[in-house]
Amino acid sequence: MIGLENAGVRRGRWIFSDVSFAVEPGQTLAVLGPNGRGKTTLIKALAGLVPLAAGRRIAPPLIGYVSQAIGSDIPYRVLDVVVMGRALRLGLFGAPGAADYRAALDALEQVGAAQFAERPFDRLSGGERQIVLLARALATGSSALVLDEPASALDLAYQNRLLAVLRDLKTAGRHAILFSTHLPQHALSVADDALLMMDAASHVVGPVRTVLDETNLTALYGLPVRRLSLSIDSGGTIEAVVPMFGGVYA
Ligand SMILES: Nc1ncnc2c1ncn2[C@@H]1O[C@H](COP(=O)(O)OP(=O)(O)OP(=O)(O)O)[C@@H](O)[C@H]1O
Repeated sequence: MIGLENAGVRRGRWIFSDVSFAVEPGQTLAVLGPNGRGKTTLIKALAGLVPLAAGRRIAPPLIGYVSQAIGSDIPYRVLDVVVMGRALRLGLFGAPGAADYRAALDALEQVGAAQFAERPFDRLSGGERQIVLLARALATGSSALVLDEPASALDLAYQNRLLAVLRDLKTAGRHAILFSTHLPQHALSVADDALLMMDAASHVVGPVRTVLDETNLTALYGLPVRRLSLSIDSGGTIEAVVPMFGGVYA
């Protein structure tokens, strides 16, 4: 399980306070909020990289973490970047063995990026790097995945791949997953719950379909947002989140 209990982080001022949630294995929580609201800070606090000024963090010793930073000037082979996810299992002086490389390759296959295995990481595009770093997080074998805007550089096909990977992991039921996103559709597509960071002192957490309503989305982003449920000919419904840009819903 991963979570926070009455947690807060201060950086001169409170970035967030009194945040509580718990994500069990098999569950996914999406974190949403405008730029600068504290999503990365919260994720880093959950990953143990930023100290809490209040409350407590609940997390296993090893977390599969993908940061927002996807740049690298180091010409490592992609497979070696992914195998670095095994590092904490290997200890200080351990070298990766065949089983670790197998796990790294499996993770690359799982995210649809095995074709990059032999390429230098620094020559991949931003989106290709982002999907490789997801593979590195998976290769840790951790039961907790904490992903900071994992889709920010992905095209529609890779977004679909990412969401499919998250859905498969959820079905398998072994991972507690938390990801931040600026795309409410991604939250609706794969998350069970959502945490909306409204401002430093208030947040909303609950079932994704309940909390991502028009009132909350409009308050969160400070512009009108419609949430539409459209029936489609082939059966089922489409859940659409439609913001108003320049006076027009688009
Ligand atoms: N190391 C730091 N020292 C002081 N303030 C910081 C530091 N890192 C971030 N902040 C501030 O904390 C606030 C939250 O930043 P954070 O990166 O968590 O936001 P975010 O919601 O992830 O934003 P975005 O959607 O733009 O990535 C911002 O006001 C930012 O300027």
